Amino acid sequence: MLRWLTAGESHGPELIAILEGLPAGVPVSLDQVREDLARRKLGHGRGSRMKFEQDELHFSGGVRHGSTLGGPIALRIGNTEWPKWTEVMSAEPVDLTEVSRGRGAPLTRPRPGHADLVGMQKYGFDEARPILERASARETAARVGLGAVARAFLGELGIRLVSHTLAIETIRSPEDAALPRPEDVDRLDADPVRCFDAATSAAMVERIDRAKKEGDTLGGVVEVLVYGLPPGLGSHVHWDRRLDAQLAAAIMGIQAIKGVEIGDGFETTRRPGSQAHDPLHLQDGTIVRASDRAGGTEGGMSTGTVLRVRAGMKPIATVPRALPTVDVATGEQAKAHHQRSDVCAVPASGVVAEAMVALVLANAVLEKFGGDSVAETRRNLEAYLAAIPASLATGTESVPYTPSDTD
Ligand SMILES: Cc1cc2nc3c(=O)[nH]c(=O)nc-3n(C[C@H](O)[C@H](O)[C@H](O)COP(=O)(O)O)c2cc1C
Ligand SMILES: C=C(O[C@@H]1CC(C(=O)O)=C[C@@H](OP(=O)(O)O)[C@H]1O)C(=O)O
Repeated sequence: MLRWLTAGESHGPELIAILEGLPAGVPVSLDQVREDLARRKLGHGRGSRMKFEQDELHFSGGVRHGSTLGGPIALRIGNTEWPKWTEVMSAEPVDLTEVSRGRGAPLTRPRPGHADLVGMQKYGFDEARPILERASARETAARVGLGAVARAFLGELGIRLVSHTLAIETIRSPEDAALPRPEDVDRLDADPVRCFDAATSAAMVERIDRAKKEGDTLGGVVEVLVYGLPPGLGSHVHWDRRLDAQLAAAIMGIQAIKGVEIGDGFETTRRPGSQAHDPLHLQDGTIVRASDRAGGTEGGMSTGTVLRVRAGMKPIATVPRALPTVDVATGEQAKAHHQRSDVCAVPASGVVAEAMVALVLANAVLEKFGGDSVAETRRNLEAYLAAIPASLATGTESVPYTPSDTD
């Protein structure tokens, strides 16, 4: 079983992330992880913090000479902005009158839509700083770091991921647009909103610029695609062993994600059964699916075709044209606190979703195939695939079906 944990605050000295249970022999480099951390900062609409803050990356354990050792992998992501926050975020007690000016001023005007108010109620604080520090999506840098390692493991087994932006607010890629493949990652990363359709991308950029001008924020939808999965990850036998359930939980665990779809998701509910599923037919003696509506899972198990998971992100809660709130220090009506924020972080959330999907899939692979070394996992995977009888073997890509007169 793969386990992972993160720690650290948004304006603290560093984030710490641990991944336990990954086999030995996975090639991992700092550059690979750095690349994914840089991709997480991408996207038109990100705030100023993404430009001046740098991630300082170190492996503190589990990796030697560019390869995993089989022990817990520990990542440290230092925050170059820390010197500005040493007093406000000091682990040692400090003179409160000294810090309660400027950056350290008590945040008593909670932002609707953020964790501020309910966090203060639950944890017993009279201002929002101790809550927002951990609620902040800065923490997703740690998850993306671990996701890069999980992705390296999956890559050794021929499993490859790619994510892209499907929608920003109401601006949406055409439904019949081609799906990106893993080799399209550089093209996607070069796009200002990580959208695969150039005309939609331009409209998205325009919409974000307008929102910024109007002091508003935007949400949207991202999609993660996974190529090369074997059939049979996850299980139908128990709710928490279903792969779709595990993916949904992991994606919903990302800050501001409010909806998850597998395959055509809610659209499927608007179709009759005759047009909602992926019919099976034979192609050169192998069973293939005629379409990809299900998005690569049936019965809570991967089908061996492309996995397609979508995440819907709400608009950023720190709206520059601040929302009405109550100042909990004075009991008076007020405007929510706002210093700076992202206008739109949808492109970045695609990279985070990719990391979460990679972690869930790495766990599912290890659950099914085990292995203390990646070579052992690969042997077990290959033996499993070889043991599937020819009469049950399925193709990895869908092939449209043309019914004949005898159907
Ligand atoms: C990549 C990313 C960047 C985010 N940036 C901001 C931001 O700049 N300002 C903000 O208020 N919320 C931002 N959020 C969303 C908040 O973290 C989130 O709304 C908050 O933690 C409350 O959780 P909830 O939205 O799931 O209820 C971001 C989320 C992600 C995934
Ligand atoms: C720091 C990151 O995102 C932050 C996530 C975030 C939030 O409330 O979630 C609020 C913003 O931070 P601040 O309030 O300090 O401007 C974002 O910049 C990051 O993604 O690395």
